Order: sequence, then structure tokens, then C-alpha cells
Amino acid sequence: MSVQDIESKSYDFVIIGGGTAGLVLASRLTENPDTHVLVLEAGTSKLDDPKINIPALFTQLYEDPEYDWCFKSTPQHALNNRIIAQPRGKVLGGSSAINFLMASPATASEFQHWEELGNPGWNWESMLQYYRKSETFNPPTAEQAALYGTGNYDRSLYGSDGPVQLTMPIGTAASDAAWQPTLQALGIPSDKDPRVAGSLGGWPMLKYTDSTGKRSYAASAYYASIAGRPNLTVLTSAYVTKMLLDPPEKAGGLAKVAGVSFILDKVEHIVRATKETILAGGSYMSPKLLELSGVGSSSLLQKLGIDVVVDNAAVGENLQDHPMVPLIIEAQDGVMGAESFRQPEVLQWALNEWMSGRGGPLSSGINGTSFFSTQSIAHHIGQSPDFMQSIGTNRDDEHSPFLRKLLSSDSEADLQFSFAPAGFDPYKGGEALSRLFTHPDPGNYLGSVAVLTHPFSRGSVHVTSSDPQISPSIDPNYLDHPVDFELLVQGVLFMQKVFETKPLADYVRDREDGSGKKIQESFKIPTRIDRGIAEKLVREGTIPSWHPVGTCAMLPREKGGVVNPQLKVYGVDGLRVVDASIMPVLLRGNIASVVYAIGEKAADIIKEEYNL
Ligand SMILES: Cc1cc2nc3c(=O)[nH]c(=O)nc-3n(C[C@H](O)[C@H](O)[C@H](O)COP(=O)(O)OP(=O)(O)OC[C@H]3O[C@@H](n4cnc5c(N)ncnc54)[C@H](O)[C@@H]3O)c2cc1C
Repeated sequence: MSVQDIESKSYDFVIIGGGTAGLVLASRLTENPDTHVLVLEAGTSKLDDPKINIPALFTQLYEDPEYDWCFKSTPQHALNNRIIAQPRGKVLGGSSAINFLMASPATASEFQHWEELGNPGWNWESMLQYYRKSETFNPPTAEQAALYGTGNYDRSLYGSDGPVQLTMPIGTAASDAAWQPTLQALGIPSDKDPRVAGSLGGWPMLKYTDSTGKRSYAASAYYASIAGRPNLTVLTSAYVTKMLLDPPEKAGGLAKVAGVSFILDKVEHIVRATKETILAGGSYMSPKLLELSGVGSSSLLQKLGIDVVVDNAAVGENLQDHPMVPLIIEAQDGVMGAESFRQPEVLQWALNEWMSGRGGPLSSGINGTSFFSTQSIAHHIGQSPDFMQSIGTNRDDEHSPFLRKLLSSDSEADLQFSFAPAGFDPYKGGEALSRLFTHPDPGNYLGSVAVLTHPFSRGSVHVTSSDPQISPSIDPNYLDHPVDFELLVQGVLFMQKVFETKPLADYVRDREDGSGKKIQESFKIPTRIDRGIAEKLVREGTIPSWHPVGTCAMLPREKGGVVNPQLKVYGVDGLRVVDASIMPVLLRGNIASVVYAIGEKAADIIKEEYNL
């Protein structure tokens, strides 16, 4: 179909962004053959691309404009003014096509909090139903269970016939079986499923792969099998520049979407939705497109010469991400971590394993294997009155009671740790993510990251020009709040303790024999970490998990909301936002599953409203 045909045709729904949430919606809304949907996606379709499909090749996707929007943050004051790479997927499937494939979950109590913030229906019971609808949990094989244990995953909490595949990693490193007993030796139980409220412990990390080790993402899971539906049109390489909004005075009450403008092959086109336009551009581009269309802070828009249609200063605010600090340690010979695959013969063997459908080490990300653990660390350090007093000094709004509750509880996680037989170089990975995974020294490494699950700090993303081609200004404001900084310092000290505990300690190269020097040189730290060094490492080595949320928050308007619980944009008729940006408060874990569930729930909300 030509773009002229598309322009002249009528669509019930126009979805801006064929990413993680956008494709869920496209798939579910077109289940009704009478519903016509157009998806406008700036990237291209790469369903057969091995760099996307073979999980361990994901490191080649960053800083390449074929796959990545290649955004950068502003200098981050609490991270020694470092500028941090902000990759976002620019292909059909969006960021689910370029993410790290890890699927550690959020818990029931966190979703409950969304409802308490003024969002009826956004609770655990409802989200669990949509998690299950979106996913298939592939139970561990005997080989996987022997390596990691079964992790007490409770099958009743997971889907069995949804499009997105969840599979345990397939490990090869000699140290793989050591994670679970090491955590147990530290008194960390794993007797509950990680989705259960208050679950602390250690579990083998589920991955977004099918049972043959192929990446499972929005395009392969939700789009590939329905691409031929006559009522679905997906236009790739279509760069949306703004929504055309009729102002309230013209539209009679609320502003109204009159069309969507996009550029294809350097020519501008306009399409119209008869029912609704749905913005699914992700946490950076959805607020950007709202602002370019005149929905945002009037003072910012006026400064940039953009006509104000709806004055809402909350657009682009409330940005949250999961900051994390990596720690690596040199492993004994023969551990066979990710660095082994730099040897051509090892890589060839691993490629053969993958091509033959046996999975193998390339099928679980460069990490090969991984394990995660959630901890309540603040409970212990909360004994210091100074520290407790600092909590809430600059966060006295609707969210802080919940966050404070988490910090004072010993049954909710404030930190999450991921472990893998791989080296990282956070000093380079901050500037360019592709360099995070290329530790300069050959060798074998064991790596861990401490991830802050519920940051207090809030940042923002805003347009700096009325020109749609200019990237937004992204200021995540990482570790602005002292609690965030303190928790990560404690996380570094805890990771060191894990590496010193048996049986994992048996795989760590003796640090007294001089070979640990390599780490000392590249990380500019002595091999023994005290509090001062941990603080330095947090400032110099913290990177995000690339989980930005919250910039079009689902909250009551007077509490900083951009969308209501039906995900409709305040002040505009016929416009919703459906993507990660609507999350009011960040949850623990890796958030792609939450985005799939948001897409599923939004599809049902829309179907019900229009009786589809
Ligand atoms: C490097 C990285 C690692 C991650 N690791 C993990 C992980 O291991 N596990 C996990 O669960 N999550 C992970 N995530 C996060 C997760 O993948 C995202 O939160 C989720 O995919 C976001 O979904 P979304 O629908 O909000 O946005 P996206 O999936 O990013 O979709 C937005 C879509 O809109 C398109 N778009 C934007 N602007 C325009 C425009 N103007 N015109 C047309 N199209 C436009 C984009 O090209 C994109 O396709 C990671 C993310 C990144 C970037």
C-alpha cells in the first residue's frame, strides 16, 4: 500500500510507535476484523536480524542508529558530571528488541501502591491477569534445574500460552551452580516465588527467549504471526513529528486530535484516526511529542514558540530509572565466562550450538547465565538517626510514604543484585553502552551489579526546540537524593561480601597473588574495597538500567498526572498514552513484562469502551 493510499484511508486507531506496548495494542485491537489500525514506527522491521535474535549479540545494537535512537543525558551532578548514554530501540519492537532480555519481576505490593495513588483497577489482581495473558513460562529442563535449582517459581503466577516466552538461562560457566548456595550461606532464603509480595531471596534469572534460545520480543511475539491481517497496517520509517490538536475553544470543551503528522522519505504526511490516537513512543518520546503538540508547561512551550493547547507542567517530569553500580572480580582459570567467547574457536562452538537449536551460552545474553537476589539493606543501615533524618528531606509528596515504608521494612527489597560470569567496564559503559561489555583486559571475570529498586530521585525530559528532529533534553538526576547514594554504597560492600563467601569464593582468583592487579588498574581502585572506595565507585561507576518511566504519569491531575486511569491525556479528547511513561512509581525488577501487561490492560480498556 502506498503512503498516499494510507493518507486517504480511514483508521479507527492510529498508534504512534510500534514498540513494546504499541505492538501489543496493535495485535489485540485487530483481533476484531472490523477494527482498522495504523501503526507509525520510525525504525524498520528486523524480524530476521541475527543481532537481535541471538541474545548474546545484543552488545552490537547500541550506538548504531539502525537500532538505537542514541540519546544522551545531560551531565549528571551526582555522578561527577558524567554524561550517560540513553539507548532506546528504534526498530519494530522498540526497546524490547535491544534490551538485555532479563525478566526479574515486580511484586504484588508494588502494584497495590499504584492503586492507592488514585488509580482504581491498577492493582495486583488485575496486573497478574495481564502478565499471564502476555507470557509463556517455559519450565526449566533437568539440565537447568541441576545448575541453578528451580528457584521455587510458582507456575500458577505465570502464563502458559501468551506470546512472550520466558525461559531459564542455559549456563556453561563452572561457577554457575555456586550462586544459590553462596546466597544461602549468607542467610538469604528463596522460599517464595519472586512475584509474591515481600519476596526476598535469590533466583535464577528468567530470560525473554524461547526454549531454543531465540530472543522473544514485541515484534516476534505480537506481530510476526499477524503481519498479514488485512485490518492492520504497519508503516515503518515513518517519523512522527506531532499530533495536530484543535484547541478547546474550537473543539468545544476539550482539545481534540485532528490528525497526526509524520515524515516518510523526507515528505510530510497527515493521517487521521476516527476513534483515537494512541501515543506509544516510550518514556522519552511520548512526552516529547506531547510538548511538540502543545501539551506541556506553558512557560516552556511559549519560550520555544510552541502554541499552548493544554497547560500541564507535569508532562516530562517525574522521570525515574534504576541506577546500578557494577563490581567485577577476576575469576580462576577455567570458569569460562563471557570473555571466553572472544576466542574464535569458543565463539564458533557457541554459534554452532545456537544454530543447531540447542541454545547454548549465546542464548541468554552476554551474561550467559545470571542470577538475581533482592535484599532489604536499608533496614540495617536505617539504625543511623542522621541517615533516617535525611529520608524525605526533599521528597514530601504523594510517593514518599510508600518509599519510606519500603525503607523501614525488612520484607521489601530496596536493592536487587544480578550476578553473571562476565566482566563489565562501567567507566566506558556510561558514555557508550556498547563499551560496557568489553572489558579491556582479556581474562575471566565474575560480575555483579547492585540495582536501586525504588529511587527517591526524580528527573525530567523536555523538548529544547520546536524542531521535531532535535533530541529531547534528558536529565534523569541519578542519585540526587542522599538515600539513593547511600543504598548503592551499601550495595557495593554487600557484593564484595558475596564474592568472599564460599562456594563462590572458590572461583575467585586469589587477590593476594598479584593477578587481581588488572582490576585495580582498569577500575582505578584497590582490590580491597572499604567505604571510601565504595563511595568513589558509586560516583564514578554508576550507570542506569535503562528503565526510564513516569514522564506521562498516571496520577490524579492535581498530583502531577498526565493521564487518567483509562490512560487518557488530561485536557485532550481522543488521545491516550500507552507505554512505560505512564508508570507513576517505578517497580523493582526488569520492566518489559510490566509494559506488556500495560499494553494488554489498555487494549481491554479500549475494547470495552468501544464495544469491540
Ligand atoms: C539497553 C536497554 C536494556 C534493557 N534491559 C531490559 C531487561 O533486561 N529487561 C527488561 O525487562 N527491560 C529492559 N529494558 C527496558 C524495556 O525494554 C523498556 O522499558 C520497554 O521495552 C519500553 O517499552 P515502551 O513501549 O515504553 O517503549 P519502546 O519499546 O521503546 O517503544 C517506543 C517505540 O516508539 C517508536 N518511536 C518513538 N518516537 C517515535 C516517533 N517520533 N515516530 C515514530 N515512532 C517513534 C520507537 O522507535 C519505538 O519503537 C531495557 C531497555 C534498554 C534500552
